[in-house]
Amino acid sequence: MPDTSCYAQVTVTLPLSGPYTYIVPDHLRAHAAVGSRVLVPFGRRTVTGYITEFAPPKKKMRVKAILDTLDPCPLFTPAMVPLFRWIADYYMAPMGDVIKTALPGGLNVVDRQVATLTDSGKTAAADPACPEADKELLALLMSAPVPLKQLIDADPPVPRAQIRALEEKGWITVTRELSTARTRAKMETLAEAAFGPLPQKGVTEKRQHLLDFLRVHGATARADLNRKLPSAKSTLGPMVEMGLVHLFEDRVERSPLGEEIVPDTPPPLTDEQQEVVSTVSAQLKGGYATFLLKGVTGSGKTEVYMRLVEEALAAGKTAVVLVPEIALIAQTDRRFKSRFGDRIAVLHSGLSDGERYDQWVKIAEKRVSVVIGARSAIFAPLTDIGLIVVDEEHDGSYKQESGLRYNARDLAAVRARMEGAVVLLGSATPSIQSAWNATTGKFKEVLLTKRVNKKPMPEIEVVDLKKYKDLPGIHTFLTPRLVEAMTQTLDRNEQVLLFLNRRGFSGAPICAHCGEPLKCRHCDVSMTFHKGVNAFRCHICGYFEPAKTHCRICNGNKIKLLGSGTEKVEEAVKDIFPHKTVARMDQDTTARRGSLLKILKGVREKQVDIVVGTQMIAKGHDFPDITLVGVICADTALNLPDFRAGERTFQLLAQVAGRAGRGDKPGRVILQTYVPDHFTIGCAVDHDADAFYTHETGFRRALAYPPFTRIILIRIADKNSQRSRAAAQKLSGLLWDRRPDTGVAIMGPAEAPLTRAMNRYRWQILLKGESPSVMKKMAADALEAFRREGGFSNVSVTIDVDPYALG
Ligand SMILES: Nc1ncnc2c1ncn2[C@@H]1O[C@H](COP(=O)(O)OP(=O)(O)OP(=O)(O)O)[C@@H](O)[C@H]1O
Ligand SMILES: [Zn+2]
Repeated sequence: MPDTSCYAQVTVTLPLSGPYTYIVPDHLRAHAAVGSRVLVPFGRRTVTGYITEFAPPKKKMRVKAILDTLDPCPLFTPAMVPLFRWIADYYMAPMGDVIKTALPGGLNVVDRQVATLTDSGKTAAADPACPEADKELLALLMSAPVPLKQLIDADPPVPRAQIRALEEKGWITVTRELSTARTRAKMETLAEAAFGPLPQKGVTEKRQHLLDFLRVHGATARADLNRKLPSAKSTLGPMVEMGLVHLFEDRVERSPLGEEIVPDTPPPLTDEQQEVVSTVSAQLKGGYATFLLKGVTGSGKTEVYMRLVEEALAAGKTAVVLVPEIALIAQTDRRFKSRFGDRIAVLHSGLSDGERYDQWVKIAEKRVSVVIGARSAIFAPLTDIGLIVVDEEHDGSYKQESGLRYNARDLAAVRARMEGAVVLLGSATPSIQSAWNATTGKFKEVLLTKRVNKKPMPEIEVVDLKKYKDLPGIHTFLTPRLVEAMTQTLDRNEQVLLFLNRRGFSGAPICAHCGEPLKCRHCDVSMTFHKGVNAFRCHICGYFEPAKTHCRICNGNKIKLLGSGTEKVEEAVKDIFPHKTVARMDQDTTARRGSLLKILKGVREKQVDIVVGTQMIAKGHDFPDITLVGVICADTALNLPDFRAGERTFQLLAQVAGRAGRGDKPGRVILQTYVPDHFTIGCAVDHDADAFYTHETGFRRALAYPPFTRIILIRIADKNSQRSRAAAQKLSGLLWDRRPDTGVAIMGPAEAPLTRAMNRYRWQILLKGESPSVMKKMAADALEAFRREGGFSNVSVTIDVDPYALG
């Protein structure tokens, strides 16, 4: 029988089908396993790939050998291969893309082409007869070789034909080299005290210090040693020579910033918590099931998660805890670390590539048994998963909105089913989808109906903003009612949270002369004025214009800053309460590493009196001294052209209201809105999630929207508006040809709500039906025909299965 282990099936991270067969050379046998990252020759190139299986080629063929393995251990488990296959099929994506999305960033080693100037090129550049265009290109290469991609992507681009022509003339050479961006384990030199008796001679006091230090702290990286014990710089060398200290190379871990952790003692559970823990933990031995934990804000869901994680660990299993926002990971991470110490790894976008890689390897090497992280942590390479918790399961950030558009909450159930684990979805405001799954019995429902502190839910007072719209300046958004409540709260030395889901200073700048909005040059949206950087910014593409700008329509130079964002609120609050400390928490103030932790710490330790923030602060946080929550404008998202606008608004309001009164003191909420009679606002004010659910499901059923149907959104985008429209119509026609007998509804093509983004004109087609597989087949067939059509080769078409946002 032939030895199959010498053939590996390798999926390369290029948008191709595959996998491809390679031979595992003898010297790599010990390192090659399913999940190993390897370097392979591919055509004329060298690329990264992953071993997904050991099997000989299907037919007789010449097979190349793997060049190298790249990591100390495999980066995913064999059990994850079927998960990747499921994702590739469900989201209609190449396997290579799936693996690339699943693994931490920065792992791809792909070679690239670089152009280098030759000696005759140098001579040519100095020749007056050399054509101007060629001279320019040669000048670019004068100081160093340049990647070809950089030349082709330049503005204006260098034509490929020109590059080829210069190569033929011998003025430049084009070669391949491995890209330098590669994340691997970090190696460092460590110092360690040697065993054996001390010689009497030559051991000065400083040298004795060094020995003592190393005996106490064990092996220490040289860089750390120099920092902690400055004299080591001079003593280390001689000590090594004397054989008293020896140096060796080893892997070191890059560990993320964190706070000092104080261990906690678990509190006795409330009766409700106990019941939930018992019900779910009984299932830990029974294999796959999904539970939906509906627990009002402040009911102690996190404590329930911790107990269940403990149960899973006690049963010899591992656990994953998904948290939506990176702002929340800091808090959850801290609470879990207090309980579980260093048995935890964290994964989120706030880590550097190196740190994330080290966390990943730590998980893969089974050195931790709990993983806390944002959506991509659903791909953590744990074995023996017993429990997957999805906190705030309704949250939109579980859906990845670029590249592979997966939903981590949905994948939690898929992975758990494959690996026999239990899923616990938790929320005070479950998604309509999950609540419906509980209604139909697909999920099991567990409840926490009361707050841990036994206090009632905070009282919500509605303020009608229409009544204040003619007040001067800041009082249109900081109404007298709100200011009064703030004063009372601050006088009692308690904290205030103000919520507005819009960052920047002004979100609606308009020309004071002609009244036209100031829009982005590349996108069909208003610019936002940011006072902090004194400039206008586009929140879609990042385009930036200095404060001194002109109206594009009438060239007027006076721009009125209408519409308020968190920066404007912050400024107004500082004006009214000059002696209070105000912190702002939004994407702009938390971009710098460590700044988020600092703000949260300030609020927790009461150095901050008033915190102004976007949705970042609206959910999940537990600050016992916040007793007043002010919602600056409740209806910012209510009228978006999206069938989930009501659902999202209700969830956000209920969540932010839930931040008030979590400690011993009762909380209150002032909710400002232009539509006080809107049903969604009314449900939020009454804390009535059930009423909202009943109303919303009625509406969804009537209009045949999810959860009663499934949706696939096809997005078409192109730089040319005519071509974009024509492509959308063509594709739509191809879909209609395939529609008969499928029962699938085709809506559109229509211009996307955001008609232009990053200079691309956007169209969309919506498929609605009962069966995703029928719709996907239709879409795939139509797309294939569309690609064969010709004329649209550069038009971008993306398919979003179960879209979250329809924009
Ligand atoms: N059994 C208990 N005894 C005492 N305190 C508890 C208990 N369970 C939880 N707590 C505390 O109650 C507070 C609220 O709990 P937690 O933050 O877990 O609520 P939550 O349900 O997650 O709320 P939200 O949905 O608003 O995020 C926390 O400070 C937590 O430490
Ligand atoms: Zn833009």
